[in-house]
Amino acid sequence: MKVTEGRLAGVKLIEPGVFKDARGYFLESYQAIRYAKVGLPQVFVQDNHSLSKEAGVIRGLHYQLKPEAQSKLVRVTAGVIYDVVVDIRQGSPTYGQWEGFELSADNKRQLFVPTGFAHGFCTLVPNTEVQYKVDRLYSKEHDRGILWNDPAIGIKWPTTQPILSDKDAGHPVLAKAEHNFKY
Ligand SMILES: Cc1cn([C@H]2C[C@H](O)[C@@H](COP(=O)(O)OP(=O)(O)O[C@H]3O[C@H](C)C(=O)[C@H](O)[C@H]3O)O2)c(=O)[nH]c1=O
Repeated sequence: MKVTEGRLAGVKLIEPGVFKDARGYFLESYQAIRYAKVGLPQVFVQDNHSLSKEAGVIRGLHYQLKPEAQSKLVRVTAGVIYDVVVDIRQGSPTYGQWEGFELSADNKRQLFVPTGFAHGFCTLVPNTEVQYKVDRLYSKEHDRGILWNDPAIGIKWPTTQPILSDKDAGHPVLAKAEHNFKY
């Protein structure tokens, strides 16, 4: 397993070991002891799975307020995404900064998104499936969003005309977003 630290403190890109043979491959997509040793001691309590039928779907930018703030372990099991995190930890030296990673079923990369980050992705091919573990249960009441194209963040998405949910089209910009992450 290879772990690369993100530019934004706490974000990790994980490349699991892959066992290939004539049949195909096998990998352990999560293993509590191994992942704790590389800085993921979280007890994940929920697995999520989304399918996006078209390329150019953007889901995000989402996070949950404390005390239901989630850390996430994201991977792609079909297709390709451009996966983005935004530092929203008040007082962080990289507050409001973003970082993007290409995750795909082929590269088998996983992204660890700590609490204190908004998360979103853009699909790059049709029928992309994203699966991710979270360490706090979904809480609609604590679910918050930031506008995907907030000019103050300036994310360079692969598309300027994404397919969005009505919810994602109406999020506030970071300056107005309600969050309470004390860095
Ligand atoms: C997140 C979530 C949603 N839902 C229900 C609520 C809605 O009725 C429906 C679709 O939810 P939403 O439009 O928020 O789904 P996404 O846009 O894929 O949201 C996700 O997108 C970005 C990439 C994230 O990082 C978040 O984990 C998550 O918010 O599923 C649940 O029942 N449980 C859940 O954990």
